[in-house]
Amino acid sequence: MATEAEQLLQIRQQIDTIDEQIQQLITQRALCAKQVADIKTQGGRVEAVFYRPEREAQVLRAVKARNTSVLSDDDMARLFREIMSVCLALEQPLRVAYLGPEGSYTHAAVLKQFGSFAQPVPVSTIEDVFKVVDTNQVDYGVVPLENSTEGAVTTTQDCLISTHATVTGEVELPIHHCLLGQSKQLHTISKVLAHPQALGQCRTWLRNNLPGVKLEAVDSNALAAKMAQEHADVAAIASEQAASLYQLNILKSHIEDAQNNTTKFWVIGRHAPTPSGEDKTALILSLANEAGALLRILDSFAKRNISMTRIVSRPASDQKWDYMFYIDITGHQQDPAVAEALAEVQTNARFFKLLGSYPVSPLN
Ligand SMILES: O=C(O)C(=O)C[C@]1(C(=O)O)C=C[C@@H](O)C=C1
Repeated sequence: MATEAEQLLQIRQQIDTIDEQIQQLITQRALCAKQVADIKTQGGRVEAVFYRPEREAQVLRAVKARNTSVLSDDDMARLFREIMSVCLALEQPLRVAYLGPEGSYTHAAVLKQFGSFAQPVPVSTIEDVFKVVDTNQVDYGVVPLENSTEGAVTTTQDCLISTHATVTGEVELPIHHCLLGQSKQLHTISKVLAHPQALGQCRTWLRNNLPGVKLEAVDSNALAAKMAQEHADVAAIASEQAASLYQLNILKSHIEDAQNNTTKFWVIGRHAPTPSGEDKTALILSLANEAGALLRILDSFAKRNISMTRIVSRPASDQKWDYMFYIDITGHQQDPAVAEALAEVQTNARFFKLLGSYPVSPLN
């Protein structure tokens, strides 16, 4: 019987051989990515599009479909997410704006979607994310769209109406909030800071555990954490990562009222993805205030067997009691049935804006 040391030596030799093979294969893959970049810039093309979300979705879906290993489909996909991230960085390091500061949930969404080789660019507000994308200061932007507890993020909804950017992807992130502060005791807290969405997501916990404590809305949860560094009696609602980043204590974790609390983010950019095989299309419209107007829109999709995955209404800014409808459907705008339905919807709508078609996210 081999000793423990002998057994370990043998298996570690196997690991060394496998690592060498993996390394060679990653090198070969990176060289292919470089060739892809050369092809994309052939003839001195200035506006080459390096990041291809539809191709990335296809690669990750294929990884998950053929996975039979001891690793879960999602973990395997995450490893390949990183490999593609470093390959893309060889072609072009992507600058991705997000609602900062560092350590915000939107920052986590950027890393999930683009991997750790992208260059995250923090900006102060959701409006600024749209602005820097619209003015070509970054390649992409990530904005929170909707939370499973609190509903649509209204600033994002409003910015979508006027932006020139197109929606290029979606990211879902489970959100677990912590109460952070310099203190370790709840009774020393006189004020809690957070983004309004987070205050809403923790409403019951705050009422039960910090009754009478002042609640104050700020631009982001990570900013709240940053501000809590300055006052001993101030606490912030933010992520576990923000606690270590801003050197704060976790007074209480999992303070969200719904345990499956999830936020959906959208990626916005200037280059529309082509069909990936499993896509969604997003649009905004408003309707004349007349009988059957919404029914006609729904029918354009239903009769072509197109599912609506989301419909949200928001008051229009220019006209009292008029509404904008934010609709997501399955399929890509280049699919003939979707193109036909969209053309019909457009003729029945008072205002119509196509926000874009994007791949359904393969990352859970
Ligand atoms: O296939 C491409 O167009 C590539 O650029 C290669 C690659 C990859 O590493 O697989 C890298 C970046 C793109 O976003 C998609 C895929």
